[in-house]
Amino acid sequence: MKNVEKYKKGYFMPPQVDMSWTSKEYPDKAPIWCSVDLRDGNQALVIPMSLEEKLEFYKMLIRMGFKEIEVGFPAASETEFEFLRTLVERDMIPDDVTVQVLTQAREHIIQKTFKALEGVKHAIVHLYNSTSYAQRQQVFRKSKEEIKQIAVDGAKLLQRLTEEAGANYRFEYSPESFTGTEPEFALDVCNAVLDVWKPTADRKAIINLPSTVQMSMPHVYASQIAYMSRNLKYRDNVVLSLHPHNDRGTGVADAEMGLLAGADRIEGTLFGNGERTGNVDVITIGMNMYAMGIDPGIDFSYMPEVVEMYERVTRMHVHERQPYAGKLVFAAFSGSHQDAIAKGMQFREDHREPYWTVPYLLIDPKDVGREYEADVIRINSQSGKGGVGFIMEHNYGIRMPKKMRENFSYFVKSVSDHRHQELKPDEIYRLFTDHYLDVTKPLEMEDFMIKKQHGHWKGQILMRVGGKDIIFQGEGNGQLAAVAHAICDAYGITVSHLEYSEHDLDRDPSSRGIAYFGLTDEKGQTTWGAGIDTDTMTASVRAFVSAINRMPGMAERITFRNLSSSYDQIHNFRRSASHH
Ligand SMILES: CC(=O)SCCNC(=O)CCNC(=O)[C@H](O)C(C)(C)COP(=O)(O)OP(=O)(O)OC[C@H]1O[C@@H](n2cnc3c(N)ncnc32)[C@H](O)[C@@H]1OP(=O)(O)O
Ligand SMILES: CC(C)C(=O)C(=O)O
Repeated sequence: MKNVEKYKKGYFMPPQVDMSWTSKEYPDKAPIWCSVDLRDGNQALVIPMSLEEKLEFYKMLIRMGFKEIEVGFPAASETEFEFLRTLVERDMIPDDVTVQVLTQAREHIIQKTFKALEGVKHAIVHLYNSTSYAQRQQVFRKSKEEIKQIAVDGAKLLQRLTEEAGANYRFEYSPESFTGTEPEFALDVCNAVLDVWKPTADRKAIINLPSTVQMSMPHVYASQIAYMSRNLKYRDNVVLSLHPHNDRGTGVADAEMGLLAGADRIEGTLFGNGERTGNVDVITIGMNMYAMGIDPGIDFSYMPEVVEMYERVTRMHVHERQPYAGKLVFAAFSGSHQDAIAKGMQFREDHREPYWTVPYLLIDPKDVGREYEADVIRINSQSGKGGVGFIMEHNYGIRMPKKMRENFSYFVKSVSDHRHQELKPDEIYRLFTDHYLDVTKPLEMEDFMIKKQHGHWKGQILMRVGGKDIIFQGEGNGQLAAVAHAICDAYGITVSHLEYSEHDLDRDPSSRGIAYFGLTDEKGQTTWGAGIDTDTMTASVRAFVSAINRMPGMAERITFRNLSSSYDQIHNFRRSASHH
């Protein structure tokens, strides 16, 4: 990158660097949350939300459990002003919810903000002015003292108008562009504002330290927070708030480290919507806590609904990889991951594990309203038998023998590879039914009879082969062996190894069973087949016939042998079978 010399660090280390907070592993409780979706999020949208859209978003925030909500910048536009008035007129602010409004430190803007607040019981009036070196130099062209005076004058006006309104509003001050401000100066301005407000234990003030533009690594921001936390006046009566943005992509890390360094409150948005690269995503911070066993105090359990509402009213898109919320964040396509997840789920069930320890999944997808079947194991050409087996078992109750699962999964993979597509569960099931289940070509079984004679089993099967009815007969020391011999002897098939299993299809209300056969021929090649029926023996014979039909070279064997049965034989079989 040839222009690198254009850049230097734009942030300031605090005069005393305190990193003692790094010894803490995690905050032991959730912070106070404040959603700024309807203000910072909204001001960053290509088309800001309409009144109705903001109302819908607001209702969702209330439902999720946010108790502090920045509802807008009432002096900014008619819609912003009207929004707050609508909340008041429709009595939409629950008693335990505090609405927050943002205002510049300019008299007419503050006056208009207070007009919008008339009739609000619990409000936070949020005052800001930029304190950064760059903005003092280039935007305001004012000295530090003059900048401090803007904040102090604004703070006094808030105090006066609140008293005049007979209200009990709480106050918040943000030294905007804090991360580009010398920490000593930010401290000086904040303390001057606090001297105006003189916060008490029952009317605390909020000092909000925004990384308006993220400029440093997270530990530097956290050191700035630690410095402010230690040196702010009235600290016990100050709620120390963070408002991270995400320019460097580390908004969540800023917030988490800032909490370790002494902060009490987080301002952020759902999915990190906000100016430029966004505000910090409160869902990620909250769910990170949840995944460590700390209740975030916000309900994220119906995430798909939240995503749907958010995408509709903001016209933004939640990225597929968005932590905890994206469509693909629980999906495992690759074989080894699927195998471990399927085994982990089984282990969990078998051992009644109290804690969530399933490999590859930080949290249980069900906790955020996602489904294992649809969201976790997804099948494409990278998948393996664990994943295919999981889909077949969880969606259709089909528990193939291990080797058959392997055989089927290679088939499924190759279909996905050739089509260059993901295969959904119903397509996988169709591949199974079309290729492995009750295969009727070239041999189609019409009926069979098995009898025990002199301690030996005798089997007869009526087959339709190339338009002809043929009866096969065989003997064996078991019922299935008799059937197997009947077919194998007829066509000279040698089976060197035979694998069989069956189980009830427990998801099937008509209580059918499924049987599986694996037949290994003289060359060592194994072919699998399956059969379903309410009668176990019928299911097994069907499975056997399916496997036989799938053996390589069956069509040639049939042409070569060209067997037949007489009309009388067929007639007699049918008559006996109907009495059977
Ligand atoms: C980091 C943040 O997200 S801060 C919030 C930013 N959000 C918004 O700005 C959205 C809503 N804003 C608006 O709709 C408009 O800016 C309004 C209605 C509030 C004000 O509009 P305007 O009066 O046209 O002016 P504008 O916002 O451009 O302000 C520029 C003037 O205000 C001054 N100013 C800007 N911010 C502040 C502040 N926080 N406190 C005091 N003065 C300020 C500037 O120095 C400039 O002064 P100048 O006129 O002497 O040059
Ligand atoms: C008004 C302040 C808190 C802000 O939005 C920011 O600095 O990003």
